Amino acid sequence: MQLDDIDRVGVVGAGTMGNGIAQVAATAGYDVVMRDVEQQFVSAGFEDVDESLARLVARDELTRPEADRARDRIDGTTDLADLSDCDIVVEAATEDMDVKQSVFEDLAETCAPETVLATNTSTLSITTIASVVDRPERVLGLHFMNPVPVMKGVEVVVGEKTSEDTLALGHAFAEDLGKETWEADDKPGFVVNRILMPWINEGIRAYDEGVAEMADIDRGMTLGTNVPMGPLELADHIGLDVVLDASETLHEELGDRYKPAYLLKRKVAAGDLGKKTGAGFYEYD
Ligand SMILES: NC(=O)c1ccc[n+]([C@@H]2O[C@H](COP(=O)([O-])OP(=O)(O)OC[C@H]3O[C@@H](n4cnc5c(N)ncnc54)[C@H](O)[C@@H]3O)[C@@H](O)[C@H]2O)c1
Repeated sequence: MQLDDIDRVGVVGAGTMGNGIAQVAATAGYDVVMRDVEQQFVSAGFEDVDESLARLVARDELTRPEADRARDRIDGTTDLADLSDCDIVVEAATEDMDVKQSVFEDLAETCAPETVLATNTSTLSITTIASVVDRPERVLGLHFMNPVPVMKGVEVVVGEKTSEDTLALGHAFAEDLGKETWEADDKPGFVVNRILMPWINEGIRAYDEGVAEMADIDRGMTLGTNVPMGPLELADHIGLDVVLDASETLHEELGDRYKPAYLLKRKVAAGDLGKKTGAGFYEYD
């Protein structure tokens, strides 16, 4: 399959990442079907898309008619069968191997044999996800960054059986969405999260051990290393449950240097998941 053969894009999961991927694909001119397990999640995904498109219009990065056309290109559904005629599907469901494998089994049954199946996983093995389908050569990682409409990078992850054609298509598709790509082997956390997760966990530990106030840890890292967000603010932005899932996978695969911070686990247990729940390390309106 070539880039020109892609007309219809499926997105599985309408959460933080899924609705962002649906938005950028629709803005690039693709017809998009965005699927979640319940209508309330699909509706919440559309609300995020509407807000994000409105911000782009306010910043003169899109015209109102362009934003409206993009919005009209996205269909929402709870029925996986509606993804049957998609040429590429990007899975952005919960970071859990059982969930991902079950989604991929369903996709392999539902979609045509030539459909490319991508996962947006942060840390899980592409090869293990692909092991449940009849076309592992057509499976790859397309790891978008958060927030998808703003962040330029997409990490293209190569599974054990990913074919050269699938990889080339993955790069071309991401570039067509206005992104820049790099390639990583299928090893835990790939490039970005292998390095980012211990950085975030160390920030949380430093706070918990009284090295500095929360805001000073974030200020220290933004002013001291020129990153746009410090570790605690970034953790809230990503979602503390997502950070914990990713950290646990890395810990299991790579050993003790990836152990999640105790305070991270306590916050997740309390339901304080960051921006999306109104409180994490900081509080949000
Ligand atoms: N949040 C980030 O900063 C970030 C960045 C890069 C990659 N990721 C990865 O993207 C994926 C999604 O993360 P997120 O932050 O969007 O999570 P999220 O919790 O915001 O959204 C996940 C969505 O998937 C839905 N879902 C669960 N099972 C499903 C199924 N079987 N079919 C369809 N939808 C299903 C949930 O209802 C939820 O709406 C994860 O693999 C995560 O690791 C996240």
